Amino acid sequence: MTDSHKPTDAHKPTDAHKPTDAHKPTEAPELTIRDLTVRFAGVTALDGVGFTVRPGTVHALVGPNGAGKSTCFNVLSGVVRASDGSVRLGRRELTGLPPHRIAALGVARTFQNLALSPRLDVADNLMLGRHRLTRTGIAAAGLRLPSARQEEARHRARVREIAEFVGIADHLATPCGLLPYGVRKRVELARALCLEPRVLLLDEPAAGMNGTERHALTGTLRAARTSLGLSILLVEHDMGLVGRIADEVTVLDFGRRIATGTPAQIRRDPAVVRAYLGVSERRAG
Ligand SMILES: Nc1ncnc2c1ncn2[C@@H]1O[C@H](COP(=O)(O)OP(=O)(O)OP(=O)(O)O)[C@@H](O)[C@H]1O
Repeated sequence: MTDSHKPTDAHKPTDAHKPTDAHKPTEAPELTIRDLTVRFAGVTALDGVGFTVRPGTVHALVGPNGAGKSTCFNVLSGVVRASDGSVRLGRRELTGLPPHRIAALGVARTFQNLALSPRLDVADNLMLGRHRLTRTGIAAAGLRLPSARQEEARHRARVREIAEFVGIADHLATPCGLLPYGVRKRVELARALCLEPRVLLLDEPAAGMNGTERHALTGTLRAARTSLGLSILLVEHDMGLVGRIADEVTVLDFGRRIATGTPAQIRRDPAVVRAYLGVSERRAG
């Protein structure tokens, strides 16, 4: 890691990210998953799964490989259709809505594999994240009308605030493809925040990061919850990080929910211990 990529004090969330009047946090609605079932040809990836992400909390979804975590995320973000069950944001039913409608309701997600445009610089990647908030039409933007210019300037200012919050402001002019993996993961997080979401779905946000980067990420996610008033649902294999940041944890195994509780309760839960032991026994055997 070069010095320019070391998380520095500048990467600590600063006052700059504090919500301005235009971005005051609103209480996130409850995200309620009930009896969710997803069948692919011959495979039941999710089997009657239910849990609730309470407003303003961090909820982790964990489980051995193939447990159904990504499938659950794909249903929540509209990429995969549920065979049965429901997902509600407050009173609003999300199942059956396409991804852009779900995003418009304030549910933003990041992907396990980065989904950034490598040739665009960080600022432009983040501007893409603000697309749904853009009011001026394409024609006005194309003609460079004053209203479009003012709106763009407002969005660019907010992009800078979010970049400072996530600790990537030094990289705004760099094409994403040239950045180290750990920084790109942060850009992806920033892009999701650019949607001004009320619920953030993070798919393995710490994957590929070193210890220092993970530590900095923990601080950023805590600050996102507190100062932006977000609910966060994250899939993460790093149980240390889950223990530090999650208020509640839901554990899946073979498509079923086997436990929900605080990180301390989950660590002692016999069904969870069995599920993880089963994995290490399968690996050893
Ligand atoms: N598009 C698909 N078609 C068929 N089977 C699928 C599809 N997507 C997932 N599956 C299967 O569904 C099950 C759950 O997979 P999923 O990727 O949701 O698990 P996961 O918990 O996210 O695993 P990992 O930790 O390895 O990412 C697996 O048996 C997987 O092979």
